[in-house]
Amino acid sequence: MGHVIAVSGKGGVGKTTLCGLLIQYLCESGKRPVLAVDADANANLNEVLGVEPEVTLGELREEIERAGIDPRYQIPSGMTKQAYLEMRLSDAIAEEDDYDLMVMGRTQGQGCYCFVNGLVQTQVQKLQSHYPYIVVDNEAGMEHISRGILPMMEVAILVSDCSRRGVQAAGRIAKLMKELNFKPQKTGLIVNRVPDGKLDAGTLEEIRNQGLELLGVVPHDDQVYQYDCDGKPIIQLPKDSPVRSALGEIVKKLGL
Ligand SMILES: Nc1ncnc2c1ncn2[C@@H]1O[C@H](COP(=O)(O)OP(=O)(O)OP(=O)(O)O)[C@@H](O)[C@H]1O
Repeated sequence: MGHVIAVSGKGGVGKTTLCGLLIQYLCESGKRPVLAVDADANANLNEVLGVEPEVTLGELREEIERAGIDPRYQIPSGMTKQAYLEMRLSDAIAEEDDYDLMVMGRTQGQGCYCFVNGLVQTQVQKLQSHYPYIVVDNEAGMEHISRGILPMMEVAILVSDCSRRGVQAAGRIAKLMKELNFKPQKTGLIVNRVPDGKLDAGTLEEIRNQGLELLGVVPHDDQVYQYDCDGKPIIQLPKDSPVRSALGEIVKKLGL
């Protein structure tokens, strides 16, 4: 059974960036194929990886909901909606050489995410035996946790920037996971975008206050930001980039 690694944290702290680099690290260490799961309704893991999925799970739901109402969406005659969904699910997985990508996406308007969130969970469960590693990029905040995201996760990586608020948000996620009886084998914090790679005393104190285990720090790197601004996939960063090296050290220590 593949190891499920889930990445969570406050908005904008670098979850997707680190997920992309984690997927790259695992593939380069021969742990392929990795299943990359973008479980953020506002998906952008595909940009970090430089892949365009044919269809997201959210779009599939729309197709099925609108079949028979909107002439653009047709289900082959004699096929149930469920059978059609099963058939189309493989189209929601973009296949690359070393990894595959599945994107949750969103439903139109203000629709609830329970259905697509449930689809992510059942798909991960179904596919777990096909991939040695499954890396899930979660949306910001806590809602995905209360929706019961991935009870099968083994490693919960919380990401924060140096701010106390970021660390507190990570601490709240860890507490909620405990309350909901999620029991990953490992839960720990990566502090990202750290100036010169050195944490200051205030951030360290907050990490202790929150009872979080510090897995490691990833430095702030202008090149990451520049790649983002230029629309270049982060996984094209040079091998000796400080961010790639720092993340690689953390993953090695985690024994993944
Ligand atoms: N180590 C780093 N050094 C410099 N910039 C970084 C670093 N990590 C991430 N960034 C930049 O920070 C911004 C936010 O990163 P990212 O999109 O990965 O965060 P996120 O937590 O996934 O965001 P969201 O909550 O919106 O999904 C991006 O512009 C990214 O390029």
